[in-house]
Amino acid sequence: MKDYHMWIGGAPCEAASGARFTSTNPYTREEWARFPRASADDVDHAVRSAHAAFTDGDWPTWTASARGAALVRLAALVTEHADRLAEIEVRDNGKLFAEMSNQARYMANWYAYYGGLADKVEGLVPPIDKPGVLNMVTYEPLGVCALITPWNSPLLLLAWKLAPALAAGNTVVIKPSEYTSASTLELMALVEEAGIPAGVVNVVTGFGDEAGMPLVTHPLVRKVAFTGGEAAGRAINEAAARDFKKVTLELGGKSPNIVFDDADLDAAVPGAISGIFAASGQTCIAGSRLLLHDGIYDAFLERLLEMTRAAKLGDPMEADTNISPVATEAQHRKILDYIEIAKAEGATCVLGGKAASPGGAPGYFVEPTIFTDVRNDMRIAQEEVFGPVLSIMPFSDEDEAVAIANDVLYGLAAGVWTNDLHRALSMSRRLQAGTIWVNTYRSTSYTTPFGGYKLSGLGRENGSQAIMEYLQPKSVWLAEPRAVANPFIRR
Ligand SMILES: NC(=O)C1=CN([C@@H]2O[C@H](COP(=O)(O)OP(=O)(O)OC[C@H]3O[C@@H](n4cnc5c(N)ncnc54)[C@H](O)[C@@H]3O)[C@@H](O)[C@H]2O)C=CC1
Ligand SMILES: CCCCCC(=O)O
Repeated sequence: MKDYHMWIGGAPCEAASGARFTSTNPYTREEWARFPRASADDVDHAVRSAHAAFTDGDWPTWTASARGAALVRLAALVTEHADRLAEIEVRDNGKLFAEMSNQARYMANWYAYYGGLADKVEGLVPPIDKPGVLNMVTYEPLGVCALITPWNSPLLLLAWKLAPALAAGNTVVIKPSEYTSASTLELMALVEEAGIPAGVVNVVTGFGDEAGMPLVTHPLVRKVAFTGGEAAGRAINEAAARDFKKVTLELGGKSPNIVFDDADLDAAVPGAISGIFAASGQTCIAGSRLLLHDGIYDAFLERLLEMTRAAKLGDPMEADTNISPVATEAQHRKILDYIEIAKAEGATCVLGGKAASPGGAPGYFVEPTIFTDVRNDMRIAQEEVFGPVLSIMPFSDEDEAVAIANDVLYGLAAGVWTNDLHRALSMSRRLQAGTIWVNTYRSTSYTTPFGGYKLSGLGRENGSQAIMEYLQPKSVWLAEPRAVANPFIRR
C-alpha cells in the first residue's frame, strides 16, 4: 500500500486529523494507495499558503515571460514522465493505458501553449477622450484559484485549468477526485522541478463535501474551475455566487452522433464506437445517442454490432484490450441501474446489458451495451449514464434529426456524418452544442474553446481566450494634477 501526502506550501502534508482514505484499482478491486482525508482546516492551510505565495512570495515579481518559461519546462517534464503518470492514472481509474499514455503526452501541449501565451495577453488601449490624461489597460491575475477535477481524465482536465491559471500569474489549490488523487500528487514533483515557487501550486485530497466545498466557499478563493457532474456543479455554482467568485463549469452531456444516408460508413461506424465505447463511455462528450437515417439504419446497425462484438474486455494495461473496467463501484452500479431502467421503459437491448468478468477478472466491467426502440423521451435518452451504453434512434430527415438532437437539457457536443457540405453547415448552425464534429468525433485541443450549452456547463476552457477566465482588466488613468472649475459636476 503506497502512502501519499498532500502538497501544501511546497511540502508534503498530512491532514490535521490524521485521517486517511484509500484508492481502489478498478481492475483488481484491490486497495493500493492511501491519502490524507482533508477537512476545512487543511483547506484553510492550503488556501492561506496559496494566498501568501500570491501576495508576499516572489511569484508576483516573476515576469509573464518567466512564468511562461516555467510552464514550457513543465511541458517537457510531463512528456518525459508521461508513461509513469499514465500507469498511475490507470491504477486509479482503470482506463486503457494506451489511451492514458497518449493523453499524458498530449496534455503537455496545454502547458506549452499557455506558457507561450503568458506574455502575449494584450488589449487595445482605449483612445484618450480627456485632455491631459494618459490611460492604460493592464490584465491582472485573480489571486487564489480553486481547481476541482474528476476521475475520468484527472491530469488532462487539470491541465485545462492549471496551465492558464499559472500563465496568468495566479496561485492555486487543487482538489482532485477522491477516486483518482495519486497522479495529481505525482505531478507536484514535476511542478517543483520546473521551478515554480513553493506555495504557488497546492493539492488537498479528500471528499467533495469535506474538502471540496470548504475550498469553494473559502473567502480568499477568487475563482473556481470545476469539471464533474451536474449535481456538484450546481452546488458549487450556488456556493461560489455568495461572494461573487468567478466560476467555470465543465459538466455532463447527452451528445447525439448523427449519421445521414450519404455518410461514409467505413468512418462513421468506428466513429460511433469511439464516441461511446472508448473510455468505457466515461467521458462528458460521450456520443450516447446514435441517430441513424432510415436509409442506412439496418446496414449501420449490422456493422456496429459486428465491430462491437469483436471488442475485447480485459486488463487495461494490455495493448489488445478494447474495453476496460469502469472507474468506481458507484459508477458500475449506476450504469447497471440505467440498463435496467432502459429495459423497463421498453427499449430493446440488442447487445450486452450486464456486468462482465473477462477471464474471471474481478474488475468493475460492464459489457458494451446497445439499445434500439428508444424514444427520445425515455430516461436512457435524456440522462447521462457515463458508461458504455448506447441508445439508437432512427430519423427520416434533417429537421427530425435536429429536433431529436436538441431535445435534451444538455448541449456539450454533437457528431454529424455526411458528405454534403451544405448539410454539414446547416446542422452545425442548428445543433445546440458547444462543439460540433463533422465526420469525426471526440477531438479536443488546447487551441480550441470547449464547453457546453444549457446544463452542460458555464464558460469555456482551452483556446487563447480561456486565459481571460483567469485575469481581470485594470484601467489606469494617469493625469496631471489640476483644480477643476466646478467639482460639483462631472464634466
Ligand atoms: N463532466 C465530466 O467530465 C464528468 C462528469 N461526471 C458525472 O458526475 C457523476 C458523478 O461522478 P462523481 O465522481 O461523483 O463526480 P462529482 O461531480 O461528484 O465529483 C467531481 C469532483 O468534484 C468534487 N466534488 C463533489 N461534490 C462537491 C461539492 N459539493 N463541492 C466541491 N467539490 C465537490 C469531487 O470530490 C471531485 O473532485 C458521474 O456519474 C458522471 O455522470 C463525473 C466525472 C467527470
Ligand atoms: C471534455 C473532454 C474530455 C477528454 C478526455 C475524456 O474523454 O475523458
